[in-house]
Amino acid sequence: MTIDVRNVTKRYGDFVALDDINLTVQSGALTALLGPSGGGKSTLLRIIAGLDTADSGVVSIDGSDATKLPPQKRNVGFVFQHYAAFKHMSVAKNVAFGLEIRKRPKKEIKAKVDELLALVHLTQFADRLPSQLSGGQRQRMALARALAVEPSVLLLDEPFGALDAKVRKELRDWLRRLHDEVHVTTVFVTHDQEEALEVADEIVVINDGRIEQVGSPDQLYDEPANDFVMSFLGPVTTLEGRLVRPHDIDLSDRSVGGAVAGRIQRSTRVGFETRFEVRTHAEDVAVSVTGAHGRTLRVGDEVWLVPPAV
Ligand SMILES: Nc1ncnc2c1ncn2[C@@H]1O[C@H](COP(=O)(O)OP(=O)(O)OP(=O)(O)O)[C@@H](O)[C@H]1O
Repeated sequence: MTIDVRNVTKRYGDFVALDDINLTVQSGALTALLGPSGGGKSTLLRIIAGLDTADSGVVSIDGSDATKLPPQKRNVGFVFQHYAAFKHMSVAKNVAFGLEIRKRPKKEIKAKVDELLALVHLTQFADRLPSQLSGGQRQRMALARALAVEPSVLLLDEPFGALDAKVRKELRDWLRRLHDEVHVTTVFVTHDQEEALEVADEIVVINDGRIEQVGSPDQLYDEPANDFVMSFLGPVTTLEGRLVRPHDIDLSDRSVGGAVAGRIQRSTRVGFETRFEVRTHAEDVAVSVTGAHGRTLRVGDEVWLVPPAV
């Protein structure tokens, strides 16, 4: 199910939260809306869900105009960061809820709930209450519940935001695998570039109510459209006034053509990588070197920095 957003603008008073947004979300893809806090990601997701209305513009889902449809008529499932489960109902009942209000036959509901609980690895917790689950398990239950009604689009607003780093990592790997099995068109909001790079097929970088760039993780990382995208998607440093990635600079212990001389100020070993801060005539430059080469260099050494080719 393709999602098409055309010329969508949203204002709150004088403040422009979304400024003439145009975006096509490919059918079956896992798409991340990535950007700094306040950039407009959640507003865009809410407008796609029908939880908020745009001041102008059109949202189409699977080719038909959904701009004026209420959320329940859009066939979208959503999960938010602070997901509210029905506390008095078991995990299985929570997952079954959407099917029960749709008055599906009992047998069908049971089969669907069993299938979904297996998919999210919660079969053994079917009879527990939500309060007896961990945060990560609760988020998986929320996803199972959203998937129960077979939405054509799944919208996730920072679904793992409130969890600790390790559980987040597990859940994002799991979401990727789940998506590979189910292939429902999924859009998720995140401000975590690593999460977007690891999980998404396509990333939409949103800042200040505008789309900065849309592309695959590789495209955004290797060919950022501008300095904002480049600095948002990974570490950057400045060499001779140019924004570059620290690992794209070559570090030499002798003078070579085109290199800039400097002296090592700091050196930090992070596993396989050594990070240096090198003071040149003009600036402090971050350089990272992998492997043995980095370990032979010391603070105070004179080095030459070779900028990456343009
Ligand atoms: N109901 C509202 N009334 C007024 N301003 C709002 C309202 N909702 C959002 N905004 C403003 O619109 C801007 C975009 O908000 P939005 O929640 O979409 O950002 P976001 O990119 O999702 O940020 P975060 O990552 O912090 O959730 C923010 O500056 C926010 O303050």
